[in-house]
Amino acid sequence: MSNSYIEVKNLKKYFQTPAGNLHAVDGLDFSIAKGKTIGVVGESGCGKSTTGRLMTMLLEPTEGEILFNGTDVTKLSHKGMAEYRKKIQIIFQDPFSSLNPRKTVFHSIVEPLDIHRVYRDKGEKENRVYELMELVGLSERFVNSYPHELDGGRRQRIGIARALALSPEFIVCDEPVSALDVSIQAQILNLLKRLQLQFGYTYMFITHDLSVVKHFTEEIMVMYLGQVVEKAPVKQLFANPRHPYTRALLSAIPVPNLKKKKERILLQGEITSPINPKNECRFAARCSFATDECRSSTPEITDLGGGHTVRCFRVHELEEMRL
Ligand SMILES: Nc1ncnc2c1ncn2[C@@H]1O[C@H](COP(=O)(O)OP(=O)(O)OP(=O)(O)O)[C@@H](O)[C@H]1O
Repeated sequence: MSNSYIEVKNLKKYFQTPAGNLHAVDGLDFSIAKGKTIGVVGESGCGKSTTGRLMTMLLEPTEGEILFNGTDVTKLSHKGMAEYRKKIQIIFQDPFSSLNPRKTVFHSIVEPLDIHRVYRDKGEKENRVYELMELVGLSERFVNSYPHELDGGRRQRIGIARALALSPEFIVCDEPVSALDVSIQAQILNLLKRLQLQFGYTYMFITHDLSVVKHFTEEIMVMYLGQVVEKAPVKQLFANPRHPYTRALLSAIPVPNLKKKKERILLQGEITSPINPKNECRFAARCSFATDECRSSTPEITDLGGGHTVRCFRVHELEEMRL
């Protein structure tokens, strides 16, 4: 038995649509060590948010296991699920739409404490709200403010305070800085990092932007149409990306002060439909290296060692050719 803190096996989520089964998440396998972060990266529609929602059991998987400290949380009883829900939290991209516009900062932060009846003593509960505000760097003077009176960074701090209220262990951060100005993005990332060091949180960090996670995660998994196409320790992924899709994503990141201009790989071709996908590499339609084999069977995962895995038929060949 593995001693990973979180272990996900063959996780799938299919949505039934009038046109057929939409394979939003299609067989994910990964683990996360306690106190570490896994980054989940990919374009819109690749299944990142669905993965985050499955981890928090806001969505029920079609198939697969999510082991949390060895317990499969997809099979928990009602009571067990209530306990699990306290240990896991989610921070959303747009705090404006996830916060109730009619609730003050105080009432937004106190809500999870009230729902789970954490405090009987009113004074203790109020102290906890002020403590949470301090932890996320939100001045006490905003306690009676409404979301529309605050800027995006402060609104996201309320979202973070709500997520911390029940002292969770695992937090899914779903594009937590994507809606924020670049200057504020760094402040929120630093805050999340500091909180992780202080409380030992384990994070899943979801983003469409690889540059955001470069200094934030230990490991990255790159998703394409519901599947992981590449997974590696972050340094390894940036230094030696092996899947053609990861290379294209990396080539889109601007590098300041680089003498030789980096060549941007533009992806051409239509994105394959996630509905009843054919037996083929899902990236084949946009891959300039695709062969008949890629268009007629699904590649398995190749283990390159050192925690680096790639789903590509031609991974060794392309490396030899230095393509
Ligand atoms: N409730 C649903 N019913 C049907 N299809 C859904 C549902 N939720 C998501 N999908 C589909 O599942 C696929 C994955 O969506 P998901 O939101 O997880 O992707 P994403 O990578 O997070 O994209 P984005 O960054 O745009 O949110 C998409 O094709 C989406 O249209």
